[in-house]
Amino acid sequence: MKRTAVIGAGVMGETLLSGLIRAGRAVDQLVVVEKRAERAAELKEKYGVEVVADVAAAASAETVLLVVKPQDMADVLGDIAPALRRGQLLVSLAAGITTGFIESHVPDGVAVVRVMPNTPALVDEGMAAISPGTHCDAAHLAEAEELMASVGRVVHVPEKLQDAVTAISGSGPAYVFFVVEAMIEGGVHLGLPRTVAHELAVQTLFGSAMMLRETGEHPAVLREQVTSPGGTTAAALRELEVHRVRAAFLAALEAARDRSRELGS
Ligand SMILES: NC(=O)C1=CN([C@@H]2O[C@H](COP(=O)(O)OP(=O)(O)OC[C@H]3O[C@@H](n4cnc5c(N)ncnc54)[C@H](O)[C@@H]3O)[C@@H](O)[C@H]2O)C=CC1
Ligand SMILES: O=C(O)[C@@H]1CCC=N1
Repeated sequence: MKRTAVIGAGVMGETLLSGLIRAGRAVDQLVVVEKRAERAAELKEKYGVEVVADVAAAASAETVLLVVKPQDMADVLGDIAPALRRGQLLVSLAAGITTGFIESHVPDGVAVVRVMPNTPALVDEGMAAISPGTHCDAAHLAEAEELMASVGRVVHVPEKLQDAVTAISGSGPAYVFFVVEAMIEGGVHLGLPRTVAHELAVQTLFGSAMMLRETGEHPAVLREQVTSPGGTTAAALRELEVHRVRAAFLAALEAARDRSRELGS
């Protein structure tokens, strides 16, 4: 079986690592590179996986997942590049970083795939968008797809759309958690015990997400089904429009898209 390295075991790196192990990858076929010693020890203890501090130690793996912050990418590529060889696969999960940037830092012929994942991968409900670089063949792309499919769904997009993907599904879980947090606060404001408000909000989100996915209906149709003429929902939605929540989402996604572009430049 192919050996896979994960460079950077923070939030996203651990999410992916745990998913690969859940999906049946043998621990002895995985190697993790993590520079924080206490984090390295924690992961070794939790997963029984080999964790090293030296980036170059990952270079012998057939597939190398780059899960460091965009700001650390140039340093990591500088450390690993001398030990890489043609035909190896680098899969970058970093916001903003282009395949062209990575290709310019590694030997010619190293294959690169850019992926934008999200944290629901932790419960195998992730959403990942993948785009091939210049030296990437069908087998490389299939390998990257298989990796991400082990923790959720995968779509293929042209790389120029990855900053927009980052704005909707990469950062998206944070917007959803923010909305749920606001609903819980709203419930507490109306006098509900916090634990009850929490359960009501979370189950409402879960049920609504299931309806969206399982019915395949447009969200506007499902929203109309809840909105009785002259009723409570219409009164609430009017306030959301008055407070320009829709416009706020458009502005928020544009800001995330622009920040993704900045991180890559
Ligand atoms: N957190 C999220 O929801 C998502 C994150 N991403 C991307 O994933 C990447 C990682 O993000 P997070 O996990 O949130 O960040 P994080 O800060 O939690 O993890 C980064 C890890 O990389 C390690 N690291 C940094 N330089 C290193 C080096 N030279 N050698 C070994 N380890 C090194 C750090 O110690 C840290 O543990 C970023 O590029 C981000 O854009 C993409 C989609 C979603
Ligand atoms: O906030 C960030 O930059 C990363 C990328 C997408 C989600 N988290």
